[in-house]
Amino acid sequence: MSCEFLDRIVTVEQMRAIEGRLFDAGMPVAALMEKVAGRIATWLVAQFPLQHYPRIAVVAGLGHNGGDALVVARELAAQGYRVQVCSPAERLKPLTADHLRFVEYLGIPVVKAIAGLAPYDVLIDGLFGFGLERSVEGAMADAVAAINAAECPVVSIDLPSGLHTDTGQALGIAVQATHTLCLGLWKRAFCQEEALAYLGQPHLIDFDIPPTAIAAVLAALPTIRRATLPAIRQRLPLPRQVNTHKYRVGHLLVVAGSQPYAGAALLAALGARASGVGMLTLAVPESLRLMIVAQIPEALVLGCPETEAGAIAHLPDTLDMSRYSAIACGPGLSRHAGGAVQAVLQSPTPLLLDADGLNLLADLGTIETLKQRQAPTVLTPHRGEFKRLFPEQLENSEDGGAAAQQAAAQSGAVVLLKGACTAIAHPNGTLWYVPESTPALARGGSGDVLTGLIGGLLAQAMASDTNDALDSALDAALVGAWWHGQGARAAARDRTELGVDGTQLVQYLNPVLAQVLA
Ligand SMILES: NC(=O)C1=CN([C@@H]2O[C@H](COP(=O)(O)OP(=O)(O)OC[C@H]3O[C@@H](n4cnc5c(N)ncnc54)[C@H](O)[C@@H]3O)[C@@H](O)[C@H]2O)[C@@H](O)CC1
Ligand SMILES: [K+]
Repeated sequence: MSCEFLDRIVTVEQMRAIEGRLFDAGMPVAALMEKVAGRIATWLVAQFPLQHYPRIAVVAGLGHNGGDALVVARELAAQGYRVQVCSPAERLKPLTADHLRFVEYLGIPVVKAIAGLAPYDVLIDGLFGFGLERSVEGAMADAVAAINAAECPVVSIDLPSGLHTDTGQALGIAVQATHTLCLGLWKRAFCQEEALAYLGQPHLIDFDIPPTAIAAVLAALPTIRRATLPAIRQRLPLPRQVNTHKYRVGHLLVVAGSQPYAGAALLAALGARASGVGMLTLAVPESLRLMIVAQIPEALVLGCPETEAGAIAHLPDTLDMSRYSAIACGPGLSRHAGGAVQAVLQSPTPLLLDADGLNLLADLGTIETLKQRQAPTVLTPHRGEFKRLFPEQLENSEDGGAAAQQAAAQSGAVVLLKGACTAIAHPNGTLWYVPESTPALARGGSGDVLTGLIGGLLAQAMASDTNDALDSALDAALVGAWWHGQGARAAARDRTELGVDGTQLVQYLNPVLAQVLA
């Protein structure tokens, strides 16, 4: 398949519509099942070689997910694996029933309950796919519970059985897979936070869906995509023009810090430094100025008048904000720096607001006025900050992506909702997910690094770009979130999930990018 659609995310309704087009155009259902199951079997043989994993158990349900599983069982048996099948369901769909009959004809053992299986090295879960429509109960729930008690790798076909394809919620009970092989196109469940504990490592099994079929179903809808390396590569400020100079690769102003939260300003500055931005200026309370200069010698550091609590009372009168390519405002400001936030909101400069910048924005109650800004605004809340800014959006659903889309439409800003699967929405409805993250980031300071990193990318994009400014702002947020996640994963690999504090994270940002791009 042409790569352009491989990162699209679809609902069950859209997947059925796409599949329906293939069938209408003449692709036999049984032939498609053969093709898909052949790709699954190839993946399994590569991942679980015969000499190390000779015994395979396959659990097959009544629908076409079960049909896929039975074709996989047949193919693995043909390659020499010792395969056995568990078929706990009644009233199989005709194609699935035919495959079960043929598997029995081949002499592959078939049992009704998982307890009846002989020992196995890998378990394949083909109980339910995207056809699941109600809560899993009775014998099916028992089968799921037995799968979850298995002490070997569990590979789910299409989805962990029991997960709803769109919401990612477990309907009653769901398989906790070690690997999930998503078929054809990413389903929405793969980007829902609730589903992450069930999915294990997700992999896409491409089965050459014609791009025309996908385009016909998705063309009129807002684009929803998963961040993948090819998309990120196109959006990185690399390679630089050979004859560029520091004023052409962005000048970022970071407005951050207060006496109680001095480190937040430093971490944001370190994140900005890693972004490669050409020039970096920091506006901090006067009492933090020398500390920042000592740590970031290349930055220009402006000391601001302070409140009694050590917050920025107001920005220096001489500060001309229109000189900067972008402003990143918020980390460590405390709740006493409302004047600074008001000033950056009124500036004509592209702006990222985070942390206390968002809390102060919520205090000001001016979400709607963001639409009047001349330049793009990027908001980077975590769930708590998001709920303060957009109290209605997360009320009825836990779907972070949909909430971010609504918030972006309401505010006219790019909204990046941080989480285990960060969602980034453009006011026009375009939505990206960054699913590669790590719980190592659940730690104070991670967000400050992200603010600086995205701020630096935003400044570079604004200094160089001829694209639409709001599109470029979304790209900066996307690249920053992806890069931050990759850095944290690399740090966690070397140092465990407990060893990724903000300063460590910063150390990994540039090396990981070099590694991933190589
Ligand atoms: N996406 C595609 O284009 C393709 C899909 N295929 C497979 O087909 C699957 C979808 O097949 P189906 O539509 O047959 O659906 P499933 O195989 O997911 O099974 C759903 C069946 O179980 C019943 N059911 C739903 N919820 C139940 C519950 N809680 N308890 C008991 N029964 C329940 C439904 O009535 C339906 O018959 C995909 O997940 C995938 O594995 C592949 O074979 C071919 C290509
Ligand atoms: K499944």
